[in-house]
Amino acid sequence: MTVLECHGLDAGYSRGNPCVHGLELSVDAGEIVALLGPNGAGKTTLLTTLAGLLPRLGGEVTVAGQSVRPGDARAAVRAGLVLVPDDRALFRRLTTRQNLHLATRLRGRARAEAVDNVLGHFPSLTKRLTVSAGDLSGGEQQMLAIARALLQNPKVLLIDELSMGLAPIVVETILPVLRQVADADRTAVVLVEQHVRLALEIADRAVVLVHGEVGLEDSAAVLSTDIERIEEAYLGTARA
Ligand SMILES: Nc1ncnc2c1ncn2[C@@H]1O[C@H](COP(=O)(O)OP(=O)(O)OP(=O)(O)O)[C@@H](O)[C@H]1O
Repeated sequence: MTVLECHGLDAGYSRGNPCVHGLELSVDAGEIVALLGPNGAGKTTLLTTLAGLLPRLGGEVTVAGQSVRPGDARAAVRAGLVLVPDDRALFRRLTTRQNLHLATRLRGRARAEAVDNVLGHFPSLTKRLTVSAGDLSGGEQQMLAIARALLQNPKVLLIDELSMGLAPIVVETILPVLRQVADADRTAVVLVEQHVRLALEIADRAVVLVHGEVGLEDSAAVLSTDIERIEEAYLGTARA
């Protein structure tokens, strides 16, 4: 079942010169799409626009068939589009627990259950609940950022540069959790990730954005046996 649909989406910083243009993208419930592409291709711009943090320059976005109001971050979250930004945007002086509590409107037992539920995906964070977010390791901070996003009940989790500042071994422990979340909760995931091979291991499909347009799109299983096709797409010499 399609959960996210972008139709003719234009995004960017000036109306006359959108850096993402006419994007057609649909993502199924439980599907992980690796959004790849060279620097400046428009990946961050696309995710930020989907999250309503940038005004949309054109086109339509629907989640579960409902049109999402452009340029309205609250409306995006209500619709189920939740962004984990590349800087993770944690409250660094607040503890892990406080960061999690701030992500939900629930209170009391319902909140405790929801927090326990997401911590089930990140057991190592349960020992770090009283530590300030700023004192967590980079990997723990990324786990907290994802856990916080999950508390907002995403239908579509948008993750920008998951591996930013992290050692590949840490990325290798976090990526399988996304697969778990997608499989268990049928959450769709759009993942921007520099480690192409690692991303393809857990993704269902890869979409390569080049100069704001889809330069290549195929199943992750197929592309992982032919990484050169991705490299060619980056260079703008893609084979069909
Ligand atoms: N705040 C901004 N104002 C104007 N132009 C911007 C702004 N942020 C990014 N751009 C431009 O928009 C285009 C797309 O950038 P974007 O950051 O979305 O690419 P990206 O694919 O995420 O690349 P990267 O991996 O380098 O972050 C680039 O040409 C970039 O220079």
